[in-house]
Amino acid sequence: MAATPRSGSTLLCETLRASGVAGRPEEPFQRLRDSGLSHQPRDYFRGVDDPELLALLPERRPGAPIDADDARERLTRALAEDTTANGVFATKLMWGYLPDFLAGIRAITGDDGDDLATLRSAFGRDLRFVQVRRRDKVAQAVSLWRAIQTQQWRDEGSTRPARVPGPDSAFRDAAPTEAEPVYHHGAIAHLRDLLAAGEAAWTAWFADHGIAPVRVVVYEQLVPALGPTVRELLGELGIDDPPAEGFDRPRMQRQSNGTSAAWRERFLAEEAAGG
Ligand SMILES: Nc1ncnc2c1ncn2[C@@H]1O[C@H](COP(=O)(O)OS(=O)(=O)O)[C@@H](OP(=O)(O)O)[C@H]1O
Ligand SMILES: OC[C@H]1O[C@H](O[C@H]2O[C@H](CO)[C@@H](O)[C@H](O)[C@H]2O)[C@H](O)[C@@H](O)[C@@H]1O
Repeated sequence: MAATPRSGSTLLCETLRASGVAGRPEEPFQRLRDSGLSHQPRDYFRGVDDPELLALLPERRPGAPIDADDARERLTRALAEDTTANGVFATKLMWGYLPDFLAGIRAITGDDGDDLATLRSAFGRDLRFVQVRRRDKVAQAVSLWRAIQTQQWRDEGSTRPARVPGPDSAFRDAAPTEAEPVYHHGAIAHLRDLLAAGEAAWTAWFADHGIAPVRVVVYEQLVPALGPTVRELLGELGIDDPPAEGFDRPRMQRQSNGTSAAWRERFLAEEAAGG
């Protein structure tokens, strides 16, 4: 699954996972080469020097660089844990760390082929790509700006609090916070551009590698038609085992709220007025 942050990818991944026949798409490769950690708040703002914005974000922890042993161990574990009984393996990759993931694989294999060859050697099978995109880039950026500040990346409903994946997630690096997120026009503008660039980069990468994704899933179309979309996608992927009963009820809840909508409106009004 080729995604950018806050594109609705977890809703899609969790529904595919619940089918029981489409692998277990998690995000085990979400790590940056220099830190060995997933994106920290300031990683989204490289090159930004606005002190007022940076003051809203914690200092970056240095971590430790990924080495070949570590990359090999993580790949082996992902292949074992994220494959369903029918042999389907699935995973999610965000554009923002694809180069770091590929570098880790090349460190294991010594391979210097192109990106697609490197992915094939990592996963050892025919690859099918699904792209997830979200049309409303301002809403997507507002969602990301809120998640960066709160570290609340998912809401699984009343049975579990709004928080990130459980303790088995070795790639979980930051705890959710109760702090109220703060509106910042420059932050949202920067993230809007970053997300648009990431989505465009995936599209260009597919074209450069002669790949037609099996489907481009659009968030705004997925939400009102989750079951039918995922059923069609299973067919398009050539997975004809029957999915688990009731797999297509949404396991994730929408996180945006009135504040998100107000921030979106305020941002658009400020843009219209000249930023
Ligand atoms: N059931 C349901 N209905 C509608 N919207 C939903 C649902 N589940 C998740 N979401 C929304 O998906 C957004 C998170 O996207 P991702 O899962 O790609 O984010 S992440 O980067 O992987 O954390 C994030 O968007 P915002 O609501 O705008 O914050 C989630 O709320
Ligand atoms: O730790 C920061 C990162 O967290 C997000 O990813 C995590 O939450 C996602 C939504 O629940 C989940 O799909 C993913 O597997 C988790 O690792 C976010 O996607 C990252 O951009 C962020 O840096």
